[in-house]
Amino acid sequence: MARSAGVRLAGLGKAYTGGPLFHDLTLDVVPGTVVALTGPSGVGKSTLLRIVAGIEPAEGVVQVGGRPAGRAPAPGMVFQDPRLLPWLGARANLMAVAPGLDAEGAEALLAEVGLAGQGEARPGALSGGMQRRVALARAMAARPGLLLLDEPFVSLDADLATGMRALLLRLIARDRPTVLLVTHDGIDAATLADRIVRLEGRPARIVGDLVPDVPPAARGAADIAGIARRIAPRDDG
Ligand SMILES: Nc1ncnc2c1ncn2[C@@H]1O[C@H](COP(=O)(O)OP(=O)(O)OP(=O)(O)O)[C@@H](O)[C@H]1O
Repeated sequence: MARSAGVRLAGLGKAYTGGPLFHDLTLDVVPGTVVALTGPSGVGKSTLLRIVAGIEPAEGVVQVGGRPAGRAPAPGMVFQDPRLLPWLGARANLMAVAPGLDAEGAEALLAEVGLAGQGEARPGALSGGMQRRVALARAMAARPGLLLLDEPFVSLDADLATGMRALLLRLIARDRPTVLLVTHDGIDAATLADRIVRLEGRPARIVGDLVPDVPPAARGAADIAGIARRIAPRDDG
């Protein structure tokens, strides 16, 4: 298992046509903590994850585990779209990113995301929700020091999303990766995150930064509902 990798962004700058998305943004993520990134559509949350992954160039300091992003060990990633290799079965998709993982280990991980016995199934034969679960299992397969999750539960029904949050909490407790979680869902953030950061504006600024008193593993339903209320943007009613 990789050591938890902290994330350091300092003086971050990024511009597309239409003006700067980020200008002189600073964010430090303590190793082994889960930080939820929230904010309106288009504020730059997904772009920020790609920058941290080292697959999107940006100005300023972008470090993962003290090394420039892109030269750090590959993070585990779940994008909004599952991006599985269509010619490989679910099990082989996991093994392709985790050289140390054998077939038995891959099947065990698939079983953890509720896909026991689906190891041979290719992505095209799986529903969208099942593909997202394979993508989550794949992100955990190499037991990375950093997990980047972009709306990982967005297409799942409510029961499945609840199950997946519980699973993710267990996996995080076991491996202690640093996690950056982009989500529109207050319940995702309130269930999983040690810290909830809200971005707004263009260029994006940090307008909210909450560290709830109760850690995720100890939160009950009332704590989660209370945190979700506190982080709900006022204009959402
Ligand atoms: N490759 C690109 N080229 C040009 N503009 C881009 C590119 N990628 C993103 N953008 C723009 O950057 C802005 C931020 O996009 P991004 O997807 O990071 O936002 P987001 O906060 O993740 O939104 P959502 O919550 O809707 O996914 C948007 O205005 C988007 O159109």
